[in-house]
Amino acid sequence: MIDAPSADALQPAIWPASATRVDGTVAIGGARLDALAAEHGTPLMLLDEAELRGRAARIRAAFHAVLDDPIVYYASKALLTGDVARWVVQEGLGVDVCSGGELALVRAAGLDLSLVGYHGNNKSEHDLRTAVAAGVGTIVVDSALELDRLTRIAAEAGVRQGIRMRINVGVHASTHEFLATSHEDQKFGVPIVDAAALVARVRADDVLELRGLHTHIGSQIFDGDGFAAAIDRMVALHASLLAGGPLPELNVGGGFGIAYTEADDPQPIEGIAAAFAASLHAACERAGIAVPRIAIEPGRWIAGPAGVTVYRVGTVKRMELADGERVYVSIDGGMSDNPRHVLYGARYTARIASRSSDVPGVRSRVVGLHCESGDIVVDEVALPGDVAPGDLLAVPATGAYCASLASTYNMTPRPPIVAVLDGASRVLVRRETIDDLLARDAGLGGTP
Ligand SMILES: Cc1ncc(COP(=O)(O)O)c(C=O)c1O
Ligand SMILES: N[C@@H](CCCC[NH3+])C(=O)O
Repeated sequence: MIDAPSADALQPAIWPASATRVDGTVAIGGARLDALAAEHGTPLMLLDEAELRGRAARIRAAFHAVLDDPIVYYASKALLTGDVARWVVQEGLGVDVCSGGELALVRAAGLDLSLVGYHGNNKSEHDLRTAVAAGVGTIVVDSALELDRLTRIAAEAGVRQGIRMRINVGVHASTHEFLATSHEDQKFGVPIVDAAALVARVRADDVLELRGLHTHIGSQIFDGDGFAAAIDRMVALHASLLAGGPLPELNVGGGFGIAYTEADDPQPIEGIAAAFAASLHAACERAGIAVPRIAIEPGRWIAGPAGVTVYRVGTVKRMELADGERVYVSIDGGMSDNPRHVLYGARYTARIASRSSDVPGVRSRVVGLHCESGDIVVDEVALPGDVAPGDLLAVPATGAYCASLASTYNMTPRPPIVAVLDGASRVLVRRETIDDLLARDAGLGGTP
């Protein structure tokens, strides 16, 4: 038996602010999860609209309070639907995309493309042409080869294309290996030692407009030292390049961590913004330069805590293991809607959502329906000992990098994304159907 007193509680640091129990049933955004599951089915990805909008506004305000007119891009790889893209823009943010598909979505959503930053270490010729022709505000150049490609494409199109140059600053962010993006031995950006020569190449002709440098050290970062080190190195590089021409902006990426379980204790974003500003001002003073306009690109911090995934429990197995009892709770989703444990060993928590229970917590593992023993959504959580088939189980903090990383493994259709606000629900993305999946298969009469 573990963690008995909290097996039923909704920890405020992990759940959306609106989360509460109504007659024992969890409600999000004023809507009860039993009613939502009856209406929309399970698994169900819920998005608390007020939470997502509130977090977009809060992180923007936090950085605006300590810096002069910073640009805040929402990193849409975390979660992207037409409505989500419009919400963040309505809250005063730009949007960063990192593929032709994400760009197509924000275009279809009718966004002002001057607010869009376009990333990617292998943008295709077609995608670059599309972005230039569509008027994407900034393209983040990731390699020397891409610089040549984009210069040619922009010249042919007669467009003075805004760019940032992504720099690999060589900072080892303190996070999972696959979430760190700026140590020397990885694929993103141009090595810091090559930056001066490439910037000189941009400045040698008038085709591209160099808005500034960019770096992103990684994701789900709690320790501010990595950000401070990156700011130091980027400011030094920025200062050294000012002699050759203007460099109005500096983009320092995203990566701000959120709480997934009680073990996570992120600093309030206002404190992070203040530390950022302090590092920046100190670095600029040392370099003897004016503070450039800063851009940031948070994704997870905005979308993560706004999402809650609701599953139905199908099977429960109680096992006596050498180190005690473990209950395997099988749900009707799994690594196809949330592969983060499989990919990064990510930890989550879960609660019975359809009723409350004062039965003491037992060591439980929430597993999916897929044909993989690693198909774990929640590795370890204390669920009430009476957890049973038919219960609804809710997993919080699934707004970021779950729907966007979802797959159809084992021919499993992907869940819908449903927004909740003021007690009402609205489908943002409908549930995928088996027919959707079969329709692609030419051998079954699908469209080849
Ligand atoms: C270039 C870039 N910007 C921003 C982000 C967003 O990161 P996060 O969701 O951790 O804020 C990422 C993802 O790690 C990224 O690769
Ligand atoms: N997909 C990762 C973070 C994104 C990394 C992108 N640079 C996660 O789920 O944590």
